[in-house]
Amino acid sequence: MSLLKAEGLGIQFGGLKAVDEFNFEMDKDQLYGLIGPNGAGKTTVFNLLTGVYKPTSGQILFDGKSLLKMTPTQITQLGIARTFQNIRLFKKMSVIDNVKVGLHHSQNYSLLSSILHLPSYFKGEEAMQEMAMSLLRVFDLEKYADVKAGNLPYGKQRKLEIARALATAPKLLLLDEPAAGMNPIETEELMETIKIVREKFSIAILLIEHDMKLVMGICEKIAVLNFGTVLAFGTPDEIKNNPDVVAAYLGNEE
Ligand SMILES: Nc1ncnc2c1ncn2[C@@H]1O[C@H](COP(=O)(O)OP(=O)(O)OP(=O)(O)O)[C@@H](O)[C@H]1O
Repeated sequence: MSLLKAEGLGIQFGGLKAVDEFNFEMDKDQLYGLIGPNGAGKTTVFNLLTGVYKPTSGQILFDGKSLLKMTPTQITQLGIARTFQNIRLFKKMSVIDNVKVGLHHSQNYSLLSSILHLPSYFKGEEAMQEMAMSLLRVFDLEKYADVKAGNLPYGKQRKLEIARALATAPKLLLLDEPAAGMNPIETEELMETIKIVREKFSIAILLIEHDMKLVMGICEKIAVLNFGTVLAFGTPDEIKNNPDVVAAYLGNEE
């Protein structure tokens, strides 16, 4: 059984079919990319998968369960976490408190504890503090624990968003343009971080990204979206050499 399966998924805004007959499947532990020209429908797919939008057609199964009637909170609790294209941290709260907000939404402390190798004698607030610090350590952010999130440099805010998403102990992590606004060095670092996260947490990751070097460098398979529908699906090499994909991008002057 696939971890995630979208069948004939569609949503319409007025006359615009933002996502149309979207079919997609991924298994546990896979790292896939979702790319496509501006306005192709990528973020809308994330909004459908996380219950922010309700589809006008189709089905979404996660771990065999339909997500259609679930609220975004229920979907998070079932195991899908995300980050946003425009960073959405609690900017006036400290870095560590941002992670704790994620932990409060987690139904799976024991799983997270064992992933982070925390001793079982930590309880309550102490356990929460240790878990949050361990997550910050994964992203090299522990020294910023007490800094206001809004005062972190941009690249580190992006990392903090991923740390907060991981605090919910997801099975699937959706990253919406994590490298947006990063310089090449930060992007390189982010690539390494994503690889570490995937191995350490054994989760599936679906990544929307315009930075082709990042997508091609880390994704096993890539789905290309154009006008809301999957134009191509394959390995980075297959996608690079697909004439339809090249035409879709050139048509949009990207
Ligand atoms: N809530 C909404 N109401 C009306 N139209 C919407 C809404 N959300 C998205 N759209 C439209 O749906 C289309 C797909 O948008 P979406 O943001 O999913 O594209 P995208 O592939 O993520 O683009 P980008 O790479 O620029 O972020 C666009 O034409 C967009 O204007």
